[in-house]
Amino acid sequence: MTQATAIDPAADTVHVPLGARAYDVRIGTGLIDRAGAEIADLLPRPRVVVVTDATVAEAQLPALETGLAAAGIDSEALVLPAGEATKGWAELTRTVEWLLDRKVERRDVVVALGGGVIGDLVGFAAAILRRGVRFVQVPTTLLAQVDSSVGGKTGINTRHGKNLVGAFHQPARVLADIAALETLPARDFRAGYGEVMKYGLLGDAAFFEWLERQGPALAEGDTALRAQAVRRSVEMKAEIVVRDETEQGDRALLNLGHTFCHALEAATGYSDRLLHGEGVGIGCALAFALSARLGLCPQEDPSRVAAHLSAMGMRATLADIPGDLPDADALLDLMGQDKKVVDGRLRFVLARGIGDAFVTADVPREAVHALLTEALAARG
Ligand SMILES: O=C(O)C(=O)C[C@@H](O)[C@H](O)[C@H](O)COP(=O)(O)O
Repeated sequence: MTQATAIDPAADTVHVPLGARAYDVRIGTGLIDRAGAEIADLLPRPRVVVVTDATVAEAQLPALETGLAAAGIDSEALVLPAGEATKGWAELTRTVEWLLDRKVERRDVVVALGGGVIGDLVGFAAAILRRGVRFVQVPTTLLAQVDSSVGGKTGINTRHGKNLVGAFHQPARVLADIAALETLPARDFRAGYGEVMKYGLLGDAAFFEWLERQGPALAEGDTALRAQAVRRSVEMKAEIVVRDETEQGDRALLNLGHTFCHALEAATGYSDRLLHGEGVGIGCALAFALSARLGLCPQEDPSRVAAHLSAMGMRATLADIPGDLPDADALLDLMGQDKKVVDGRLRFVLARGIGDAFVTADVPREAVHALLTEALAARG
């Protein structure tokens, strides 16, 4: 694997070669403004429906509508409430019924304009509508650009946990407009960075070193660096998804940090107390701490992960999560809903070192319990 390289800021393409489900991820600035030209070849008739949330509608919907109209494409939009609570049964039903009211046909294209919540929800609605309509992801957050918009994992949360109902449904195209990140609040940008860092940690040590050098400038707003980081992340995700589209093996590597993260998100009620990407950052730190305790990776690696999180101004430990948290047993219980569980046994993504992650079921419960107990005690 190679570290991030400079790309054409106007637009670059990562192709995801999945046979009949192959698609392009376009990465660059101004893609929303020229969205009509970017997707016209996918449309059987000059009409799309757009689903977005209230926050993104304010910042990006007028530009998208203008960009579509410039290519002669009519559009109509459904605006959902912003926030993780939208990713549930109620808004899924509302979205599907709205799409049916608009008589969206099988060959039509539904556009998901927003972050991970909108992309996952709308992708799932598209997967089940008339047993599958096409959709285009227009991710407007860093998290969605580097992770959730690519690879076809769609779904919703239930009271039992995160992403527990869903389908693999690949988008027909992804337009990752780097300019959209300019309107992203700093906290959301940093949360998305948790997923960027994850790629270096799981499979590309040189990329992680590049992030250690360039991360702060990237967070400050350097567009070229942002585009490079998005491109390398998407490239890595595409490589893994192509090897294992439905997560029978290697794809679980993309879940680095997520076993801890999903339990922490459930424990904090999917609220503003902990954003998904913040949980991924903390989860990666815990996964490296666990790897070091089990003698799998060098002792200095967890410190390097923690140092990078704090250099980026990100949450790094359980002590950084406000409010009460349940005890170690309850957190382990929440991990029991993880999709990587086989025969009731938890599987973790651990590491032999930075850039070298692997999946294992060989993790003593006591080791995880001790790690969590200590991390909880450090909250004071
Ligand atoms: O695409 C994947 O595969 C991932 O695991 C990427 C994750 O970063 C992402 O958060 C995903 O939605 C989590 O999937 P889940 O299967 O653990 O719900």
